Amino acid sequence: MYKIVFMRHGESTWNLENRFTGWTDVDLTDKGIAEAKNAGRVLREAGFTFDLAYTSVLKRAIRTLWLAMDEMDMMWLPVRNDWRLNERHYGALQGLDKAETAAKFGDQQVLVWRRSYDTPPPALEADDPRTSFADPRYACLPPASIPLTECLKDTVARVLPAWNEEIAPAIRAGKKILISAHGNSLRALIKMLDNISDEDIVGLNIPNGQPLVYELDEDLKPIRHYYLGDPEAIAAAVAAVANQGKAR
Ligand SMILES: O=C(O)[C@@H](CO)OP(=O)(O)O
Repeated sequence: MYKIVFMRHGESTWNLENRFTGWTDVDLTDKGIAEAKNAGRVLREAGFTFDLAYTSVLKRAIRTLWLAMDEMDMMWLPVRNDWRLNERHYGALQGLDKAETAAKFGDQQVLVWRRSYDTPPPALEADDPRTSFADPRYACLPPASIPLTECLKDTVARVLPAWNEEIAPAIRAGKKILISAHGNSLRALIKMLDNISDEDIVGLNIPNGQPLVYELDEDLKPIRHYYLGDPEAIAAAVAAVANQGKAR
């Protein structure tokens, strides 16, 4: 049996401001820093150790990983930064207030943009200053691979090769892995692992800073999964994420 731990970053400044974030590189709030440290403490207290960590190229996930590693006294852990674990690109919604967008377009439309499998948010124009074409962290990519928007299906299409080419072989080689990523890149991974239908994935929300353990069989099929930490606090955090896209 293998174990892998997934962790969404702690609260970011745009989580706090309730803005669509996507590939915007915002940092953690003080609460997010505390959540990341707490995730490390919970992992340490539950006796988890790791050989390797993966994260995105966005600082909210990177810093969450650093803080958790520090709390576990595992700053030495090798870390692979992979853009394919980035948050789903939120297109022209990036920077907009989620509740204001829901008031303008309706809760249902915002739910479709936030959670549907194959309907992307409106795309950025190619000359929009919010595009990532000039960002040096993506200089290794052909421009066609740099999204202007993404639905979850598009995120699955980039997360899956990262899993198949990098993460799954490392698990099979016996590495104990911690992944610090984002709400929607983790939804993409979990959809694939648990074979969740396109309809049911709409209802899956991932809370900030809560370690999620997956136990996998020899074929890397999930046996069971569970959050570490207080179940009531986790349920409240999941509900809070779901409610972020509703008009006030
Ligand atoms: O804004 C975002 O990029 C994501 C994660 O914070 O939000 P949502 O939960 O609305 O998909």
